[in-house]
Amino acid sequence: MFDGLKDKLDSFRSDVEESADAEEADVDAEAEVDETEAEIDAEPAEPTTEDEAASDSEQTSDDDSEDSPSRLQRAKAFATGKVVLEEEDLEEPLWNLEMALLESDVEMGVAEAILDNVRSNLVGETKSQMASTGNLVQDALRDALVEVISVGQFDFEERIAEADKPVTIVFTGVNGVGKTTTIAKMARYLEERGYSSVLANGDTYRAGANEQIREHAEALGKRLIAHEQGGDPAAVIYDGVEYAEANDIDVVLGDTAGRLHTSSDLMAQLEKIDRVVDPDLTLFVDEAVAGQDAVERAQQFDDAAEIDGAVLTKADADSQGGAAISVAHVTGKPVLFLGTGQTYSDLERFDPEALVADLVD
Ligand SMILES: Nc1nc2c(ncn2[C@@H]2O[C@H](COP(=O)(O)OP(=O)(O)OP(=O)(O)O)[C@@H](O)[C@H]2O)c(=O)[nH]1
Repeated sequence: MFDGLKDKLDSFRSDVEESADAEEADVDAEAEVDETEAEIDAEPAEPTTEDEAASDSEQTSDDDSEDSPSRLQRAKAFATGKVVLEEEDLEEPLWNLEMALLESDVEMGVAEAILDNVRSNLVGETKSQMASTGNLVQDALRDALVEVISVGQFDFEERIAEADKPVTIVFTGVNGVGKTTTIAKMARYLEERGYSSVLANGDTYRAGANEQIREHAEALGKRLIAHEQGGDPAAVIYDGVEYAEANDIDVVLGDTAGRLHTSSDLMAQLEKIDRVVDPDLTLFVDEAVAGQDAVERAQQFDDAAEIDGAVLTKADADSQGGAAISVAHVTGKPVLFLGTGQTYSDLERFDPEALVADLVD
């Protein structure tokens, strides 16, 4: 998972290391020159009045160009065995990092936010000559990524535990991204945590949708509420809620039709579900492998029927990680789960810190 991105982040670390090593060598060389100059200055010689005037003016111009605050800061740091990372040392590595993030399908604004974070975490950072630049870069990258990825995170299990039962969760998103499979996985996930669930097929549009979800329901031993094709999706999910209330079921998992998000019909349906059922949670499902398309759709679905979070499927087949990195920052809503395979147990809680540790450590 996200191996391509991991490699690219690794390259950034070695880029900065190289750049910092070159800088260290420069500072070393400058220090030697300074020492030599000091020795020459110390040699006794009676200057003429003209020489004094000339050397005074040289001194002044040296002060202007060389003793700028950053130069002084670096010289001071060097004297204490430290080196300061400067913006110019990072310019090229940061440019490479930006390209790497964009190639990994990270959304442009998100890539910029990551760069800004990394830059402000690293510039002016003093590193002991003994400490590795790689560790500094690792820390800076880790903080920058976590800040971007963990936007809006909340404790999903706590939310389920605290909500009045039955809890209604509606799943939105386009066709074929793994929405129905995700609902089945969620039924299993909840069961493992002690919650019973009923499935409600609000996808009354697509022929074969009932059969598809019924197979999952039977395999999992769950009740399915379904109407005829062409029926009212809000009515199906409403029936699901009534069934849950009557049978003491904890969670209603409602599927919806996944026609194109541009269809005003679909949006009207989602609005009606919102009005009639008032779901506790609306989760947007898309494929991690869809990269920026998934990010764009998340935004569009959120605009049409506000989502509370996202599930990214097929993360097991995604080496780029662009959607996983970008969705939360762009929509302000957290990625809550990753689909990591085709079996019912392949649903993992999205854990920003663990994911980032996996990427940069
Ligand atoms: N590798 C992998 N495959 C997945 C994952 N989630 C779903 N799939 C597969 O993706 C395909 C589509 O999944 P569905 O659940 O049928 O997709 P859907 O969004 O419900 O599609 P519609 O029912 O047409 O809306 C199936 O073959 C699933 O097994 C995942 O996390 N990893």
